[in-house]
Amino acid sequence: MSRTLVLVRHGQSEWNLKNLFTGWRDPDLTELGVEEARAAGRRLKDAGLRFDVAFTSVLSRAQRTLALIEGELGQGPIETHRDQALNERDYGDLSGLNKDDARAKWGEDQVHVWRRSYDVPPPGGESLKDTGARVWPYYIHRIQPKVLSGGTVIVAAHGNSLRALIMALDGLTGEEIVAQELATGVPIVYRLNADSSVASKDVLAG
Ligand SMILES: O=C(O)[C@@H](CO)OP(=O)(O)O
Repeated sequence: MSRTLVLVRHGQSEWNLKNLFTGWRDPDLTELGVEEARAAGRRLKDAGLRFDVAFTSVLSRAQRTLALIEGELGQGPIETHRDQALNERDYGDLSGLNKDDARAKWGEDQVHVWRRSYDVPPPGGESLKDTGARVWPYYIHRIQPKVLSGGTVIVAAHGNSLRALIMALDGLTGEEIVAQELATGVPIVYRLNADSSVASKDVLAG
């Protein structure tokens, strides 16, 4: 019984590089992002993982990251489900704005609250709690059953949609999740117990 769940944030995107709020906007990966995704694939292959099923968002940066990982694994095409439930948190009116410009306009503290608090949404967008309210049911109904039936599953998604998932998997509070940052292209390998609790968690850093 594998019961393995791998979470990976997409490689660096053009808008990560430009320091822009991205949310549901759809920039491509940078060259570095492509390399990060390939390196993630190599680490997963070196860890001996072969995947039964993959889940990703409807955004290009996550889908391309998954495709690049698939290329490195060399196991052939993985059955893939794409759903907007796994999209990045919707940044609303902040989408497309430069993060430093936003700090200059609204102040460091306010921007930090919008970026990392649990339940304060940015103007016109989603809080992490709102994001979790779509990510978690999708995990419970679509992803978790594949893991618990003994599968090896990969989820290629986004900083905040994965933070919402990690919050639930690791049993973190709204205060504890504030400090959690996810690096681009670094796979996190969870092994689950039969009762769906977490047996182990390993970060495959370079
Ligand atoms: O802009 C975004 O969509 C996210 C991820 O890049 O940014 P942040 O880390 O500020 O939540």
